[in-house]
Amino acid sequence: MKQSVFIDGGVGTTGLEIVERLTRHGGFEIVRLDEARRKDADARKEALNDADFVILCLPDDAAREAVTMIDNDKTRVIDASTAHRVAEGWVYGLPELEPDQADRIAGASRVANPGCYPTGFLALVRPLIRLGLIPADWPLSVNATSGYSGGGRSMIAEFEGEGGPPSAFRNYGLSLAHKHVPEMQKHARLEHPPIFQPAVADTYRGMLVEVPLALHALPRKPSLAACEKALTDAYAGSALVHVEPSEGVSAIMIEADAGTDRMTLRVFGNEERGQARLIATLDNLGKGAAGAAVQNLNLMAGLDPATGLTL
Ligand SMILES: NC(=O)C1=CN([C@@H]2O[C@H](COP(=O)(O)OP(=O)(O)OC[C@H]3O[C@@H](n4cnc5c(N)ncnc54)[C@H](OP(=O)(O)O)[C@@H]3O)[C@@H](O)[C@H]2O)C=CC1
Ligand SMILES: CC(=O)N[C@@H](CCC(=O)OP(=O)(O)O)C(=O)O
Repeated sequence: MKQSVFIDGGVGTTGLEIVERLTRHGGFEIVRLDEARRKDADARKEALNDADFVILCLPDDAAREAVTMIDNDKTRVIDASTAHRVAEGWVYGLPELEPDQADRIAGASRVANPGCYPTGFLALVRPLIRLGLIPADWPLSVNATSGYSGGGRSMIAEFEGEGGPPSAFRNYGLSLAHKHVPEMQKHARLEHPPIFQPAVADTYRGMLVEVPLALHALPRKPSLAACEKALTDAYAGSALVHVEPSEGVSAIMIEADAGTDRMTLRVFGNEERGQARLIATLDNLGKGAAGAAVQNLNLMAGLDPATGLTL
């Protein structure tokens, strides 16, 4: 008999993307509540406790509430929201983060799916911090642009509404208090929060995440090749994260990995000037959300992590 997966918030932007991947996957029984019952507390409580796995695709408060409704030891949870990403007792669902992270996810009963921006940021910097090429007290910054589906149904309505898109490109997070900063700092193991400069573009899906680095100022003055090698070695066995050469590439498009569940990392820069631009591309709804949730579900169920995903 197939194991069951209840998708709470299954008609939202992320929920629908997960259903699409799991339908292609075919290995699980997908449980969703119909329109009349999808916000009914009793119906949700029953579904949350009946399922082998639950994927929460809800706003943060509703995700916290859903976890409190689970009163058995069997149901295993993947939370796609921000609610538990730095919480005690939860395993951070970025399997590529550390050499043992995939095993930790595989054995966990509570997994917090990472934010889309932190997925790119952490993949770019964590190997360099682990090797000591970037010190833990380094003042990092991260510039990133998302497709507008990153803002869920309300932002999709804003960009696709009658008046047309509000802007081709706009920045936000200007008070430097974006909800993704705590997980970036904690899981990169940085002493200070990075300066996070997000933006949203008039394209449905896709994401560019960029970390500028003054190599000449770093204590070990790593070369561009040393940075690229650190990333290549870190993701050598990964099905979803790839390091591509930068030679001959003069621009990176936000759409580069849109429509897939993969993430591509590149190291650009100017050796003479001792400056680097580390760049990740992903789909905010793919490796940034639904693809990551299905990857974690596969790991927890003991399956090949890429089953049902588009690479
Ligand atoms: N979009 C993205 O790229 C990413 C999103 N996430 C996270 O995933 C989660 C879902 O986001 P997203 O799919 O974009 O959001 P959406 O707004 O598109 O979907 C959220 C869904 O949850 C439903 N919902 C809200 N409250 C309740 C409740 N109490 N009980 C049951 N259902 C409820 C909503 O219904 P209704 O609309 O009727 O209120 C809606 O269908 C969020 O926490 C988000 O931060 C994570 C990574 C990336
Ligand atoms: C474009 C846009 O608005 N993006 C959202 C992040 C989407 C996302 O990743 O949400 P989670 O925190 O659940 O991961 C934002 O910046 O708040």
